[in-house]
Amino acid sequence: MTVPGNLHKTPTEPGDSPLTEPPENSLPAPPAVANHPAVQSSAQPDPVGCEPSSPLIRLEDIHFQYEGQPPLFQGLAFQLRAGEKLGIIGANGSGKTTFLLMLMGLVQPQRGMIEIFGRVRSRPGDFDDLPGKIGLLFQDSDDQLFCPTVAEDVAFGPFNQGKSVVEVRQIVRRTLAELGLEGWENRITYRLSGGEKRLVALATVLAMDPQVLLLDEPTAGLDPTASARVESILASLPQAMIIVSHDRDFLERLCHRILILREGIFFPYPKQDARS
Ligand SMILES: Nc1ncnc2c1ncn2[C@@H]1O[C@H](COP(=O)(O)OP(=O)(O)OP(=O)(O)O)[C@@H](O)[C@H]1O
Repeated sequence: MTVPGNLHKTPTEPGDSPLTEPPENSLPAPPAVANHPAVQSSAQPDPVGCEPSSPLIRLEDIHFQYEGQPPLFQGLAFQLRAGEKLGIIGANGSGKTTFLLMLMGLVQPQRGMIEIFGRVRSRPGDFDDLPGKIGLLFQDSDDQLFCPTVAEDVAFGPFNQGKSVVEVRQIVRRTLAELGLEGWENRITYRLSGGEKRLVALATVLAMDPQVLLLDEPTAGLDPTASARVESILASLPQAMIIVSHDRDFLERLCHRILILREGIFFPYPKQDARS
């Protein structure tokens, strides 16, 4: 799908940034905050701010259609609880990506209620505090990666959360190592293969340690080894997450609950039926 706004950045030439040749014990100062929904946050993550028993995310009676297009969501309702791993499946074009973008405030419903962390969000500005607290892995890695090197891309979010250079350096190393990308700091982002970009894009999200993860096809394009590694990392994370995928086996293993998006609303998808 087309992501609203110009999220595609022209990479600067490698070597423009000191991160491509990092000094032994430091990272460079953070780049200016970009207008990028996955990273634009200057605040430390705050407490979730709602009762533990309350849903982290709640949507009611959502109606949405793109201009000139038929209705996409028609009375959609949804809840995500703390610690819940929730899978979403659905046919191509059923609105899965649009749903995730709506949770980030990147598309606005024409009607309905969106409550996130106990607060109703009804205007675009109401979502400004979410990046950093909610980490979105875009369906297209090129929407996520815009720095010359891997280290800069992974460092960007933590820097904008106010982390120190030393902390960021540790986060970058640790996150890359978790994903099997040790020593990738100086790799040139735009020269990576599709699967490699997928892993680095995931690293940029995990590095922010968000309270909720929204993952749009996290294993798309990954080989079995990388896919298994991503699955095991996600399984080990305590955060609530919404995972969109066409890989039902993957969702069945990982998720507490699976929903199918069909004709504009969610239906429960019994795990035992997921193979049919
Ligand atoms: N910016 C846009 N303007 C108009 N129509 C759009 C826009 N973005 C998406 N669409 C349309 O909205 C519908 C839902 O798209 P979306 O990407 O949310 O589906 P999806 O379920 O994620 O699909 P897939 O499984 O193929 O990734 C599609 O018909 C798509 O063509």
